[in-house]
Amino acid sequence: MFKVLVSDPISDLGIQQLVEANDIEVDKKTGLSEDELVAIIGDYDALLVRSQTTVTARIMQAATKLKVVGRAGVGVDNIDLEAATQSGIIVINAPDGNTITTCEHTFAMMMALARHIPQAYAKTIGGTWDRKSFLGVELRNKTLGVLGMGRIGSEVAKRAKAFGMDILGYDPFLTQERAEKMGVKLASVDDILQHADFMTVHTPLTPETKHMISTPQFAIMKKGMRIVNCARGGVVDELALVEAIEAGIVAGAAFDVFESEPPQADHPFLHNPHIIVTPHLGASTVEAQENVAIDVSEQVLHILRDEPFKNAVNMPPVAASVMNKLQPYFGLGEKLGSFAAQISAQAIQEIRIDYAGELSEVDTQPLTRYILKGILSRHLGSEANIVNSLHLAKVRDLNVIVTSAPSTRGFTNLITVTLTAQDGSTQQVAGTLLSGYGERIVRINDYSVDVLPAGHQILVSHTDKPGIIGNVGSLLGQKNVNIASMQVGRKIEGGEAIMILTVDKDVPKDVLVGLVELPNLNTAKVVVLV
Ligand SMILES: NC(=O)C1=CN([C@@H]2O[C@H](COP(=O)(O)OP(=O)(O)OC[C@H]3O[C@@H](n4cnc5c(N)ncnc54)[C@H](O)[C@@H]3O)[C@@H](O)[C@H]2O)C=CC1
Ligand SMILES: O=C(O)C(=O)COP(=O)(O)O
Repeated sequence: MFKVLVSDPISDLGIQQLVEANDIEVDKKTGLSEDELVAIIGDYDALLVRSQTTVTARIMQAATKLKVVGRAGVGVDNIDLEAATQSGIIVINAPDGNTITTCEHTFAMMMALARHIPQAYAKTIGGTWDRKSFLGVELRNKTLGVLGMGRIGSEVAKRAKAFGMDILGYDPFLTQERAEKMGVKLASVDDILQHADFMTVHTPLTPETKHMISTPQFAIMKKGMRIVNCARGGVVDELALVEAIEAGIVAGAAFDVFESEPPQADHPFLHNPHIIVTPHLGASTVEAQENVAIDVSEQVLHILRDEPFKNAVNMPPVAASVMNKLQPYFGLGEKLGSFAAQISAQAIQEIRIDYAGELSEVDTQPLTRYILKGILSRHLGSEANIVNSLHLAKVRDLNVIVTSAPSTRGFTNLITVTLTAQDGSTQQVAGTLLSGYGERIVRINDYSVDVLPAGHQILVSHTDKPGIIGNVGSLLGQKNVNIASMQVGRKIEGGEAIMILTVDKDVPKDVLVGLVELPNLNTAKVVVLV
């Protein structure tokens, strides 16, 4: 049974699939402090949040069972991604579900700003019929500058065209071609500052975007500009904005987000007649809340059930077509890594992974994560997973080399894992996925083999002499260890050889000791592949 904690108000309809799942138990506890979360998070396999819960490194460290933090929305700036990656916790978001809703809120804010709706409303319900103080402006024929032309920014631009606005767009990823297709003029930030009548920001808050609109930008800004921020507090410098309004540079501003939320009672925005505000309502519609909760619940279910998932924030995105090709290799890759690590007696210094055949045609990074997980879990156990395996290898100064080549010594696909120890010794295991037959280990060091990578195995190195197979068989028989299959590989008659036995159960230590005491037997190692 998996336990899921929902710590922010998330749509009931959206999380219905979690509530109804037989293997899931959902607890809803909103408004918890960091200490309260630290105290209970150890019980949970998944945490679902919006923007109120700050998921700190302390919470991640206490979250010994946590596999996933699901953000029912876009922005993950309330989640310590670095700490999540270090703890091997997958962070996913629901990037598409609230795009239109937030775009519409941006428009609501822009129109309310142009027509002073909140101020006029307050005065009217206060009993004053004031038709003189609220002379507005039209959007038609005005220039709108859009900073950040991602999902929301693009939708805003589309709708602004219907209002007869000219649109200047800036985004580091916006190409001339895409801008033209959307009917947007590709612009620099300075172009927007100097020419726009309205400006709306739709970027995430990053070190680069923090205060990207501040005193120097206000200094060159077109006089009378109106600014909307439904993205993240801090993209526009709040104090500099208030100064720019006082200096007559900015005519008005509409903000849904704040540098610190909720803002203090004496926050200057709350007492300025030219600034209108909403309490981070951009994503708050019935439709968006259902969409994001459905999306995130679906992915959380996949992750808990060990099924393929999407929208991981702390892992690079992988195209579905690539994922479909790689998926069948994940189990094999992890087992090859695990096998190689289990036969390595020394501390590993270098990991080399060679992909060949059809695997050379795809981006294999996700598969590399599985192989590294297999290698690292020998010593780190369940601490290593596909989220943190690259990170764990890096912090342990392991040199990871990955190569790709089309040729495969006759296989359609081949994965070769080579571990080099500090003393320069190497252990190599190669495997393939045989169409119709499944996973096979086809090489162990210099020996060609054909072994199913599963269960309990004993890898023996010996000198190729008559009687050795009988001796090994007798000893295992005496110790009640049943042999399911056995293979022998040698390079030349009478030379070095290996034997790989699949047995039905755990191999007791004294069996290994007994094996290496047999004549002509050099080493015996146990490998367990689950
Ligand atoms: N007020 C609210 O309730 C909501 C706020 N948001 C916020 O809105 C923002 C945008 O969301 P989406 O459009 O879904 O994200 P997105 O990822 O689709 O778009 C963000 C765009 O910003 C661009 N960008 C990054 N750095 C930039 C820079 N220095 N200058 C210009 N552009 C830059 C990116 O290239 C990207 O295209 C996010 O911060 C998100 O958290 C989203 C939903 C609801
Ligand atoms: O999705 C986002 O980035 C948002 O800012 C929405 O936040 P919320 O889920 O409404 O707390």
